[in-house]
Amino acid sequence: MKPAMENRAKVDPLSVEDEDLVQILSHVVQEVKDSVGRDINGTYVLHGLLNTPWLQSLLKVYECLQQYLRNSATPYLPYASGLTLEILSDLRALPYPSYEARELYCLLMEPHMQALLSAHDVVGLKDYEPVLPPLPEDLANNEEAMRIVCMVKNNQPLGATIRRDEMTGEIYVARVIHGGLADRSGLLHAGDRLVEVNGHPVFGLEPEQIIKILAHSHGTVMFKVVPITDRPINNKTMLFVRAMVDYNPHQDPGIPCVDAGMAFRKGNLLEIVDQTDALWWQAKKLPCSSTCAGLIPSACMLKRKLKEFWWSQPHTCNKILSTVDEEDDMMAIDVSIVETDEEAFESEELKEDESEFSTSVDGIYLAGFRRSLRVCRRRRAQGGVSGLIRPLCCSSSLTGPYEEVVRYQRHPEDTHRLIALLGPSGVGVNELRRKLIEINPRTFLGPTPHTTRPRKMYEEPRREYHFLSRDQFENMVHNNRFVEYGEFRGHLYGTSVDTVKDVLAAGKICIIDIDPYAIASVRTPELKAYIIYIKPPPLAQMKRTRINAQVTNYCSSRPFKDEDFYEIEEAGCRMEQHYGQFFDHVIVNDGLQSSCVRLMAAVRRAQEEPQWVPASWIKPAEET
Ligand SMILES: Nc1ncnc2c1ncn2[C@@H]1O[C@H](COP(=O)(O)OP(=O)(O)OP(=O)(O)O)[C@@H](O)[C@H]1O
Repeated sequence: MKPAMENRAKVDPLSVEDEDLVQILSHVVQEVKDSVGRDINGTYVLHGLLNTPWLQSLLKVYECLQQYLRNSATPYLPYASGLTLEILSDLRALPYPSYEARELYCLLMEPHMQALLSAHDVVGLKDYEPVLPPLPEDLANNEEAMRIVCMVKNNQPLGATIRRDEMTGEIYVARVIHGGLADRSGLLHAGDRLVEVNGHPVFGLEPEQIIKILAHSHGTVMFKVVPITDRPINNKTMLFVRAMVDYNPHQDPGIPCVDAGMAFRKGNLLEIVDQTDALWWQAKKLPCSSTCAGLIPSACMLKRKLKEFWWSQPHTCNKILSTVDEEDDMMAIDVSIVETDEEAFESEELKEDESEFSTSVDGIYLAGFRRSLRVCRRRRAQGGVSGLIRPLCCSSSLTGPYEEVVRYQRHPEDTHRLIALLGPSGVGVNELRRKLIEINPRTFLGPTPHTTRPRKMYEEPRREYHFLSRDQFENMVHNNRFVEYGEFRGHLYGTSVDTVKDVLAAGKICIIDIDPYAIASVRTPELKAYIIYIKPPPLAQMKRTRINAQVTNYCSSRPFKDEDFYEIEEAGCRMEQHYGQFFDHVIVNDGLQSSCVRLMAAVRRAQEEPQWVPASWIKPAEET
């Protein structure tokens, strides 16, 4: 340690500020390191301490501040305005002023120039603090520290709410809205006791009376407050959530201040900026256009409201909050049509034309477009299936009223995100999926489905279907190995998680179409599905664009009828209403070509650009 002591002795303590502290520290670290080698007690600890990044950063900050103090700008003249006045009077005294003298005179007489020089003097003399009168000497010991807050009212609200303590009659600032006028002033805080507003004592007044005083005051508003001593700290920052329900403060009698409330729709992304109140959070809607936050119920409060609402209603949720628990008639189709077509389908199925289904592009077979799989889906939606069918799951049971989300950017070496298309039957989900795969079969692929139906002569195992026994299929069902499955006419059909993973593992973008009930199976950390909703265009446009299109009705094709369009529109509305919160992207399927182009662009963005995903997909396993 001796050399270090010597080094330290050489440093003049008065000039430490001017020395390069980091340099000194590195000398000390070197000395301590040498001492560690010589095993001197305590040097390990000291060595560790001196090497800590925070100490190094602190010293760097210190040095920067010193440098700033040394190099900070100083005024060239302390009294530029005074000098200007002298010059002006000299110029005025000139009997025959030259052109330059006249120009200088005009320049210095300019109000802007005078204001600039005066500002220069104020800054130069650091003369911007108000001169406070001396404190009276006879202050009582128990005198409360008051703060006088002046705010200039513009068109914005003040951004603070007040409450009355019913026991004492005192008025308190209940809440300061994040980003509002009061918050930006930094002078008013929740818990501050209000003593006067514009000179009116407020003790014992009703909050409404105080609001009236505020409403009638123009320009500057002056508050006299006793500041809160222990301010609660909002330590939970950077929380982003996706709303899973709709909320309207104007229809919520429980909100403390309707005007401060913020309405949101399911699927909206919210940044929670303040969670100090366990019941009412403050949030901003993303993308954010306003600086001011709004009041929303906290997660536990909203859960409670949902429960209360659920019990108070005969299972309709469209007033204050709409939930998604009612979905039993989703995608229902006309039972009579199904029953009449069923027999026909039985015989037609046997006549399935190989060419219709054995589509292949570039030698790659396009699996998963078989009619029986899709028909089985319609049957399931209609509720006419039996046996193993997984019950439709309620989307609100998948998550709470808010789902925490984070920004996720897929690493180029990671497998692609699964692309799941969703839309009302007949809107063109299959057509778009087929087109995408046909255009670029080396990039996009669908998984080969599984079935328990017997293989037909022209079919090859693992090409049209993976053929399984019923036992094998049921075993997979019980092990949750299916993204979705269903039963039709005694045969089971399904898409397994493993076939999807196989496509992804082969480096391709797996593109599937799903029913709403399969949303939970694909929104998983391993598949990270990006859900694209294929939305029907407005009726007139739908009719116009489908003039030459055929609707596939189980065993036959026919032109679209008006009823088909109404059905698609209605089913689409219900799907959006119930599942809109899960849509990552929406494509209106108007023109086929343009929809396809937009779909391709959306898929590219999903793979290459940062997206909001559930935080549970990204957090380490132990945290989820
Ligand atoms: N944008 C479009 N313009 C014109 N015709 C379209 C468009 N999109 C789809 N179609 C046609 O509409 C019909 C139904 O499309 P598709 O079979 O893809 O519907 P779907 O949503 O997959 O429904 P399902 O699952 O019941 O078959 C097809 O004949 C298809 O060619």
